[in-house]
Amino acid sequence: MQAVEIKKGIYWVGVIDWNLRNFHGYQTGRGSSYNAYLIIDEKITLIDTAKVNFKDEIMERISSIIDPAKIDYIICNHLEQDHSGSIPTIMKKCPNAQIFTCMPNGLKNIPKFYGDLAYKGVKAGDSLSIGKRTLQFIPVPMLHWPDSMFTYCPEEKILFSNDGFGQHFASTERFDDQVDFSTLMYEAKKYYANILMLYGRQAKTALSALKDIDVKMIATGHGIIWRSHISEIVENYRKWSEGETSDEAVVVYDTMWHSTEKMARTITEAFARRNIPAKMYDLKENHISDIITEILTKKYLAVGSPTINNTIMPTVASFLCYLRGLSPKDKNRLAFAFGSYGWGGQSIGEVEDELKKAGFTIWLDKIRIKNIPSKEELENITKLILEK
Ligand SMILES: Cc1cc2nc3c(=O)[nH]c(=O)nc-3n(C[C@H](O)[C@H](O)[C@H](O)COP(=O)(O)O)c2cc1C
Repeated sequence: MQAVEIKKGIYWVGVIDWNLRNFHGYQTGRGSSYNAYLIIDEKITLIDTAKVNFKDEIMERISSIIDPAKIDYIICNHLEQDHSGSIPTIMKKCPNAQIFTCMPNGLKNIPKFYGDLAYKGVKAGDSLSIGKRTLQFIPVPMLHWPDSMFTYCPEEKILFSNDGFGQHFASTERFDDQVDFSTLMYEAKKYYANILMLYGRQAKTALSALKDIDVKMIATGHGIIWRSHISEIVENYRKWSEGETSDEAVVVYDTMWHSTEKMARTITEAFARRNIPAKMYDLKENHISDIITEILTKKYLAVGSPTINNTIMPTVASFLCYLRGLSPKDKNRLAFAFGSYGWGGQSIGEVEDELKKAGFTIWLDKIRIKNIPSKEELENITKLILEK
């Protein structure tokens, strides 16, 4: 396991998690990486670490450059265990190293993770000289936990961004100009949608902090390092954090006997007839983390559930729970509920209530059809959408 030099004297010493397919419910079809960076200067500095189950791999990569006992400083940009989990293993080799974490939340919480070690809190505007280079700390609270921060090296113009601008993307290549661009940007979008969509305000604040610094490389905590497409990823973060949507629709549903599915097809076709491109997703066949990625940039959402046992289908309930958590609560997003039922038909109203709780504006009153939809009932749905 070798380190990869990303700039003279600065090495990627991270871990590639080829087989990761589920990251707390987010389906990670392309695996991931936990990126750590070693800076060789008067003070040898490690920026972030890796999940504890990969502690041997990170130690090997560090050892390919220096004896880990020589590490002076460890910067913990984020406490979550995928970035900090190998701290105890590394600290056993370099017990005198100092760990830097964001104030107040990193400093307050890190002992609960790793016990009594040499921690030092840093805040906005603080900087640390490591020899020829300086590290400046930029707190970015809630991007993605209260302790999250960026670390910027002005001499190298590198931003160590941790979760910001990251992607779950396993690759032996380290840079954005070495991998397929559209795949990379899709994974960056999927990451933003599934991890950061609810923190648009905080993402905007983080972007404004970057306006005053010159960044030539964004060394992320997951996936690929940005060096050739920095303006594109920063522009997309601006759009995503401001909730920019296109006039497109996402139709999400589950069905037991295809009645709700017939409604979903009719709705999808009706959108298309209104020149609103639409995509339809059966929750049995599609993962909620892929659907949420579509929803991030689309203005319209229709959600359908038949009634089962006086309520919503569990797949739809799970999707709505995920949506409510991640939703940026942006009133410009438009939604409606639909579904088939046999007698009570409670599910459709419940879906509508959940869409309201997720912050959507109800665009059409809920559409309820008893049993199998007739031709006339389906035509009425089309009319409703075309005439709205
Ligand atoms: C297991 C089961 C439970 C159901 N429970 C209810 C119910 O509590 N209330 C109701 O209105 N309809 C209930 N129904 C009827 C369905 O909602 C109805 O058949 C509907 O048309 C199914 O739509 P679908 O074809 O999209 O699955 C139930 C159906 C099944 C199979």
